[in-house]
Amino acid sequence: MRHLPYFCRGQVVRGFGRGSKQLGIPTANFPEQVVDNLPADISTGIYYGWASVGSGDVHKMVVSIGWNPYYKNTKKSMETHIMHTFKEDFYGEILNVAIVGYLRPEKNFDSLESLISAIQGDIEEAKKQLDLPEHLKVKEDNFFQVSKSKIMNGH
Ligand SMILES: Cc1cc2nc3c(=O)[nH]c(=O)nc-3n(C[C@H](O)[C@H](O)[C@H](O)COP(=O)(O)O)c2cc1C
Ligand SMILES: Nc1ncnc2c1ncn2[C@@H]1O[C@H](COP(=O)(O)OP(=O)(O)O)[C@@H](O)[C@H]1O
Ligand SMILES: [Mg+2]
Repeated sequence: MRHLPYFCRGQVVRGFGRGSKQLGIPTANFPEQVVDNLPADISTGIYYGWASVGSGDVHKMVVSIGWNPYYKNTKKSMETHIMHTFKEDFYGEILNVAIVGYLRPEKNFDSLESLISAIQGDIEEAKKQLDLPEHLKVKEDNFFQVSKSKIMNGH
């Protein structure tokens, strides 16, 4: 993966409302434009990395890029699950994402239960990988510092 780490930000939009929240795994979806601008050699699949909302703290995350074969989406999506409990939804806010590693290709599953347990496995693996020094350092990247600085138009 020549393009990793890959940094991007975008506004959080509504997804298909398939109730990933009810499954306990909400995913913050990016607009089509952000998905269309991904480099051609970032293949579809499941990745892990770091994310922050607006100027908030940086947390571990997993991200799914592709067509969600279980649901047979016709539009490519990029959805981030952040390993943090937020007090409220953050639709419309800016999500900052640094993708640092690849986990697996997207798959179809026989049941919703097997999709859920695959995602839970991804989350556990991501948490472990992100503790490696080479990945921890990306958390401190200037990309996240810039998003913390106040927007100014003073003298
Ligand atoms: C870590 C992770 C792995 C995922 N893996 C798959 C997968 O292998 N196949 C699949 O069809 N969907 C996969 N998904 C996507 C879920 O199907 C998707 O999050 C769910 O459809 C919710 O979509 P919504 O945001 O439009 O409500 C994955 C999502 C996450 C966060
Ligand atoms: N830990 C979290 N990770 C991602 N999104 C979260 C999290 N906690 C709350 N949310 C909120 O939940 C929304 C996603 O829920 P989801 O059920 O996937 O709906 P949608 O189909 O609209 O994407 C996000 O846009 C965000 O506002
Ligand atoms: Mg979602």
